[in-house]
Amino acid sequence: MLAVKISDVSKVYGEKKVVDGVSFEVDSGEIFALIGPNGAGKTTTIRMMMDIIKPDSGDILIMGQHLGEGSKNCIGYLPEERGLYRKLRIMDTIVYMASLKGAPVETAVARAENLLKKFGLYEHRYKKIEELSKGMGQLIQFVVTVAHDPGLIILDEPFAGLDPVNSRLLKDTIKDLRAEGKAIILSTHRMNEVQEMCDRLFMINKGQRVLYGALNDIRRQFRSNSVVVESEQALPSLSGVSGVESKNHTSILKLDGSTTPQSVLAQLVAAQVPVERFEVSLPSLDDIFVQVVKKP
Ligand SMILES: Nc1ncnc2c1ncn2[C@@H]1O[C@H](COP(=O)(O)OP(=O)(O)OP(=O)(O)O)[C@@H](O)[C@H]1O
Repeated sequence: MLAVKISDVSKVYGEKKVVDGVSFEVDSGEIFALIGPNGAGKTTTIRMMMDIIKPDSGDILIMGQHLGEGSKNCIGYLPEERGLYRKLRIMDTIVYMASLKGAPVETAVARAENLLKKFGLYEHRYKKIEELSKGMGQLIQFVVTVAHDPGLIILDEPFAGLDPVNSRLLKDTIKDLRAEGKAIILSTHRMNEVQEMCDRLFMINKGQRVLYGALNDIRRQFRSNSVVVESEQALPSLSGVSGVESKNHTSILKLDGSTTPQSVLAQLVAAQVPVERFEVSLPSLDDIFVQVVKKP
């Protein structure tokens, strides 16, 4: 099912079109990254999906519905600016927030208890939020975000401030939610996390779309003609290779325009070089991000 369908959406502040004719779709059962440099229009786009601000033009459908109370209840939103009532107890907060979203108390409690156990926070469930550390508070806010069982989950920098163990726990939980069929939108500046977790992405720059599609297709689209070779033995001179960068038994070979990775591999085999790794190298999303943003 299409969880989000955004068609030609624009938003103007003063003279500036901060979101400019943006269209994208997010499917149930996928992790979708919404990325872009500071001030690109990500938060504005999310706020329009949440019906917090109205677009000046264009159309937004959430779970097939136009924006309204119904669509809002289908969404779990973890904003970048966190904030829970510090004096309230954890379980009371979870139940109260889920009831605002129209969820049955038993469903919310059952889901929340499961997650609290996963995060090792179950024993703290009757504590006040103010008694928790910042990272623990953040995990609680994630539980609050998903306790009402939303079909669409929007997470803005969910890993900021988490230690590596909790980060891993949260990543696994997000992947479990994908397996349950939830649509997940992840907005983050950490490209390694996007690369690790996301199926597809949308990159916005100056309010406009600059990248949209499957992560692997985008990486292939930006691939330079080079291969990575790992070998204990020094590499012989190879025809069709215009440059070699070597470090710790690993070499990046830049190939001439017409040379294929297969022809390089064939030469290595013919020369009986013991190859431990041979890989057509793909650029990291971090490199692609910088390249796209720098483009004049
Ligand atoms: N309420 C507002 N009034 C006027 N301009 C705004 C308002 N909110 C956002 N903007 C402008 O809209 C542009 C996009 O902002 P937005 O917060 O959507 O960017 P972002 O991609 O989320 O950035 P960041 O990665 O820094 O969070 C920026 O130029 C910002 O100054």
